[in-house]
Amino acid sequence: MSELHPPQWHSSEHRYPSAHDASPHLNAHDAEEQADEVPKLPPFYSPRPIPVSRQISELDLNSLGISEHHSHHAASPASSQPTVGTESPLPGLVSPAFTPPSTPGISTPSSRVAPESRPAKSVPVDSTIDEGGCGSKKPKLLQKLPEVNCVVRARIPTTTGTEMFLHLYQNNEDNKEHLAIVFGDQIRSKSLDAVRPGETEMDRLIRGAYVGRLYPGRTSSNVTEEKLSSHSEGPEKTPLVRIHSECYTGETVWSARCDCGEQLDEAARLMSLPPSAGNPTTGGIIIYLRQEGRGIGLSEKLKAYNLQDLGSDTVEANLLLRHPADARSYGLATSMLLDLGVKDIRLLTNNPDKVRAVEGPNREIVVKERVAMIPLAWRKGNLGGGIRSVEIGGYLKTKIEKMGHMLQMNEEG
Ligand SMILES: Nc1nc2c(ncn2[C@@H]2O[C@H](COP(=O)(O)OP(=O)(O)OP(=O)(O)O)[C@@H](O)[C@H]2O)c(=O)[nH]1
Repeated sequence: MSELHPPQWHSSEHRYPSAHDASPHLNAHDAEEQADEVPKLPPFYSPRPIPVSRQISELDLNSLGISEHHSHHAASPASSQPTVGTESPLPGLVSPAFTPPSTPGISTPSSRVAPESRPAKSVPVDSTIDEGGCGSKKPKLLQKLPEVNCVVRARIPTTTGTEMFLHLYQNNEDNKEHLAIVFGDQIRSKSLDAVRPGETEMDRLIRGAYVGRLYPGRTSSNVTEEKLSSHSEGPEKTPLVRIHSECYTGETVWSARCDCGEQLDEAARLMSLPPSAGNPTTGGIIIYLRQEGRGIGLSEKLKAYNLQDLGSDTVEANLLLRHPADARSYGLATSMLLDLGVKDIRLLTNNPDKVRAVEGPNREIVVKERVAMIPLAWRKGNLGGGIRSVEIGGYLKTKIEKMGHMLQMNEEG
């Protein structure tokens, strides 16, 4: 077997230059300039703050149709970075060895969102009529819902102090591990709780099929027939649900091309709120589907990004790559919600296709209300920060104009 040699990245050819490397013949000013130059990085090196070739200017925002009112927090022409939030520049991207507190994907709700109980806008929905609040497009649905099986569940204490239960599902349609992120302890999976032939109590505890909490020395999963039947009725109230499609770029590598990371955080924040007058239910479910890049996968999505930099919008880029504008389906989400004992839901989305699609071929699920997802940067007083960049402006504009998303460019939350 051939031995693998680590790349010689400490050699002078690859080493990341620092200000200390400045030639002794350079004066301090030259040395500083040299340090500011964009270094030639070895391919595996963690990204450093990158100069953005396109600056956000009033002109750019106007051309995207974003009003001056919305653009007053945008980066000044002098700034070379898109901004996160109102005043602060995008935090420098640093080595994964140091995970910044605001890393998308690991942060849940309030690390990127102000902790105040911002109410969610919600409107009644009736998909059986054209004027029911979810457009008139009827997505093609498969007549038979996929089979799903929750194979394991675990309690996750989050960085905000909220707890959630992560449910991992298998299914008979693809080999991906789709997830249900469940806030609150009222919602249980029927397939997880079902007793498996030959399993021991310890097996049940290990796969998360227990009631209450685990503690050192616990030996019983304590799921009686009686408890199972009461669980199968599901939660009493209409839970808040988000159906979220995977976005590695927006949730993990700090992309300001889309607001996916922000939406995931905001959904978790809303599901962590205590009950109040404006918030009738506590808890909720995020169905996290592995449909990266609207179903085209990460490699094709990255090609689409390059086409976008060449001038296409997000829909055109997909079509140029011979993919549909949106290649996703939601049958798995319907099956997972049914497994979690849910029938009526309040759905967090602006996407009309999602409303009808998640209801299933025979309205197995009913969306009673739609809760709008208004970008944080568009919210009144901009309390929660939010992402701003030319790219995200274009991304949202295309969703509204070409994909029928129920959001207005000047809408305020
Ligand atoms: N092909 C492609 N996919 C993208 C691009 N930007 C983001 N995405 C994907 O778009 C999807 C976003 O999905 P969701 O967060 O479920 O949101 P949505 O369907 O747009 O609608 P909402 O529920 O209103 O947020 C994710 O799968 C992302 O990976 C892009 O430029 N091109």
